[in-house]
Amino acid sequence: MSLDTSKDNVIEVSGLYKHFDQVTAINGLDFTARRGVTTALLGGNGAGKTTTIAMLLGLLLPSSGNIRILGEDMLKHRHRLLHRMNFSSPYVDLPQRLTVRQNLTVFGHLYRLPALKQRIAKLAEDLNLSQLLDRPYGKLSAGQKTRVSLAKSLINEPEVLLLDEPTASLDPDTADAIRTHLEQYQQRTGASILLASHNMTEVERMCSDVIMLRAGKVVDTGSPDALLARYGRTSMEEVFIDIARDRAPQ
Ligand SMILES: Nc1ncnc2c1ncn2[C@@H]1O[C@H](COP(=O)(O)OP(=O)(O)OP(=O)(O)O)[C@@H](O)[C@H]1O
Repeated sequence: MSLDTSKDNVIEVSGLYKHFDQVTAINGLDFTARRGVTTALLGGNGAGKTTTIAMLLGLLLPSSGNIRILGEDMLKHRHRLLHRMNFSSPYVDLPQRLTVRQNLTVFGHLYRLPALKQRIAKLAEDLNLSQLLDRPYGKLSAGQKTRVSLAKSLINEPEVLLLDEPTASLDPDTADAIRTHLEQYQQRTGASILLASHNMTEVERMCSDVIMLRAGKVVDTGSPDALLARYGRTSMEEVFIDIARDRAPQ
């Protein structure tokens, strides 16, 4: 009898391709991400992380291949699934002239959330945004915008959270507070997180599984501990460099 693993996997990607004119950004991608844990999506610049996340959200259409999220076909049931998902990305800006509160209110209405005022107040408190709520989003610093983007990504209490470099522009103290908040959110809700990051300390701290991409394909996977053992290294930074440079495990 074969085991049915689909219930444990929150994201299932198979045979995925994305071509932009002459560029093949995603070149036959297959991976799964487990429910209730944080999975790192790693790779050097241009490896295909952002393109993958955009396809998982239905913001970009694949050239071919399949994406299943929470057991459903993303391409067929995008609208139903998007209510159960959210994302944060430095590449997607929010309306500049609206205040932080107005921005979060617009997103809250999109998800038809009840008790939105209280929800925004709680998120602002958790993410240290209370002082910024009535300032225009466009006038905030890069790190402040990142925190607003994270608040937006949590507003509907998503079951699946896609985070593209969530702490890239944050100072070490704020980044640590954000990681703690995400860990607590995951413990409270059982959410699954896919995290694209260049910060290997963050990966070691937060991720149970790692998917390593190069040129739009998976080149290695495993838990951080398994990868450290396989490559004979003491840090994920060293493992990352080995894989990115196509060095075989020692
Ligand atoms: N709209 C586009 N048109 C043409 N090529 C694109 C487009 N978007 C991405 N690409 C190309 O696809 C490849 C993957 O890019 P992607 O942004 O997904 O990489 P990434 O892993 O997120 O990189 P980084 O770590 O630099 O953010 C790159 O070669 C990039 O130049």
